[in-house]
Amino acid sequence: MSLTEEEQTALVTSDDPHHPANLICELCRNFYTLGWVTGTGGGISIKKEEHIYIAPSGVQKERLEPHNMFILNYPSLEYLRQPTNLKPSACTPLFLAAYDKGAGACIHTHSQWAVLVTLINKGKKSFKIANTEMIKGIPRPSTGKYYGYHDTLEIPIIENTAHEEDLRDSLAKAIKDYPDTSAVLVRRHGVYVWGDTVWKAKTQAECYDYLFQLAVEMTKLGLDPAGPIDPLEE
Ligand SMILES: CSCCC(=O)C(=O)COP(=O)(O)O
Ligand SMILES: [Zn+2]
Repeated sequence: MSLTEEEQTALVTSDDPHHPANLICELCRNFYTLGWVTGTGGGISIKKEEHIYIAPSGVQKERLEPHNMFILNYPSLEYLRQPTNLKPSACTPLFLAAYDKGAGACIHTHSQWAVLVTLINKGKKSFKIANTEMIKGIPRPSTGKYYGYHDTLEIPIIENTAHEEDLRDSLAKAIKDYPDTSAVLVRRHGVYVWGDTVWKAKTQAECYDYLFQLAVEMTKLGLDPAGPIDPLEE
C-alpha cells in the first residue's frame, strides 16, 4: 500500500502531544537527560493500531522532529513513510520482536546501570533481584498481575553483537525462554524494555533502571541483590 505524500505527512502531523510522532520526540529528550539515549544510540518505538513509529538511525535522538519518523505497517511490515536521506533505527528488528509479543511500545536504553548490571553478572544468562519495593512496578504475565515485593525478578542477559540488528534472534529466543520477562539486557550495551502501552513501557523502564542501579550499588557494598532479607536489618 503506497500513500500519497499528503497522506504520509498527515500520519506525523498532530497537535496532540500524545500522538506517537510527537511523543517519541518528547520522550527521547527526556531519556537523553537520563543518559539513556546519548551519542545517538538507544531510542523508542511506539505502535498505534496498525502503525509502528520508528525514529531514524544514527541521529541525535534529543533533536528529533515528528517529520523524521518512519512508519511501518504491522503486520505486513511494509514502510508507509520513509524520510529521504535517513535510515530507520538499527533497533527496528528488535522492536518488532517485542511487537510480535503484543507490545504497544518498546524502549532501548544505553543506561550505564544496565551495562554495569550485565558486568557484575559475568558469565551469567540472567540477572536476579528480590525483596525490593520497585519490583512491584513490573508485570508478570503468567499471573496476570505484577511481581510482589518478595518475588524474585529475573531478566535474561544476551551477548552483544557487532551490529545491533544481529541481536534479533537471541533477543527473540530470550523472550521465548523467559515468558514472564518484559526486558532483555544486552551485555556491555544496554537494555530493551517493552510494555502494553507507551506509559507502561516508560514506567517499567524507570523501575528496571532503578533496580539495575540498586543492584550495582548493593554489590559494591557486598550485598546480594537476590539474597534473603537479613533478620538483623529489621
Ligand atoms: C552509538 S550507538 C551504536 C548503535 C546502537 O547501539 C544503537 O542503539 C543504534 O540505534 P539507532 O537508532 O541510532 O540505529
Ligand atoms: Zn543500542
